[in-house]
Amino acid sequence: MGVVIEVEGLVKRYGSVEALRGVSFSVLSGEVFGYLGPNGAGKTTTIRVLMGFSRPTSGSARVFGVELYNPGASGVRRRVGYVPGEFEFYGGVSGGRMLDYWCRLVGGCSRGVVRELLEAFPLPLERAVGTYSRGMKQMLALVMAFSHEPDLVVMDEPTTGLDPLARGRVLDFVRSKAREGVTVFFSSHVLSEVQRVADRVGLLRSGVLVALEDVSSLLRKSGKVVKARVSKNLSPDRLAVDGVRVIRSNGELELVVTSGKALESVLRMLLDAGLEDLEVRDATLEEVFMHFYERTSGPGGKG
Ligand SMILES: Nc1ncnc2c1ncn2[C@@H]1O[C@H](COP(=O)(O)OP(=O)(O)OP(=O)(O)O)[C@@H](O)[C@H]1O
Repeated sequence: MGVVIEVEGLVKRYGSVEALRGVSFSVLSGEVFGYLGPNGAGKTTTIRVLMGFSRPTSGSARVFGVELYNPGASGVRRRVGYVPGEFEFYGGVSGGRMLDYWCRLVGGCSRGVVRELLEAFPLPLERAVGTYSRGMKQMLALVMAFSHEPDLVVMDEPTTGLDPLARGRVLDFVRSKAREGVTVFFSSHVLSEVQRVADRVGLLRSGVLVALEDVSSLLRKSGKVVKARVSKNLSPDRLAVDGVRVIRSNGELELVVTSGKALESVLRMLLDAGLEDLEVRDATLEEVFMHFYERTSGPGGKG
């Protein structure tokens, strides 16, 4: 599989703010890559550098082997679709004209592809974009990003402002495009969506990548969540053996258990303490995320 995105030792400073502090990762052809992190972690900064809107302080971010801020990169730029986190359209222009204008700008779109996109994301194309709701504008941005059949689509929080039905359609669409070989890089705060659609995730904290992993192996390594109710008193100190993290111990017990041996001793302790109710399940990406960030102090804070 070819490398589509290659980020190496990326540093970006804004005055005294170090938004990215040496980030490195790569994304392979056909992958769906979820880029996660709390507010201010540096996700948008990474995306802006990737798209060539902002130059790195040091390090590099290459897309199909080139840095997009280079004037000579326009050929590669045409292979990339982009959904920004914040956008403004010319309000007086209809959605249809906007789409036509866009297609001319990127050197043409296939009618069939645009039709398929508008079936997935129906829009009142005859209406002025200024009258569109937040979600409709988001859908127009998505249609535009995919309309010229790019090989890579970069999206900054693409489901913001969409209702659950539209979100589901976006996720299904992303997966279907990935099956066709399109590479997708997207940032998100909605972890259940990332879990559903991404092959791999990068977790960013204060400008540093703290995890880079297949979603399935990240979840496997993150262990089981055990919820239990016992009739006797069981102190959290006794439960906190190697491989066990006590999340909650008032009333219902909630633990994260990361080894088979630890699970065995936890179950034994629960049985001895008069087990009344038990649930054991895989950790969700949300729980993994909380574990990575729970000691983070405020937006972009250092954990
Ligand atoms: N143009 C700028 N000038 C100064 N500081 C900036 C600029 N852009 C971003 N920053 C700072 O860089 C850091 C990373 O911001 P960034 O927008 O990349 O975070 P993010 O992970 O996308 O956050 P969010 O989830 O809130 O969108 C923050 O401390 C932010 O204040």
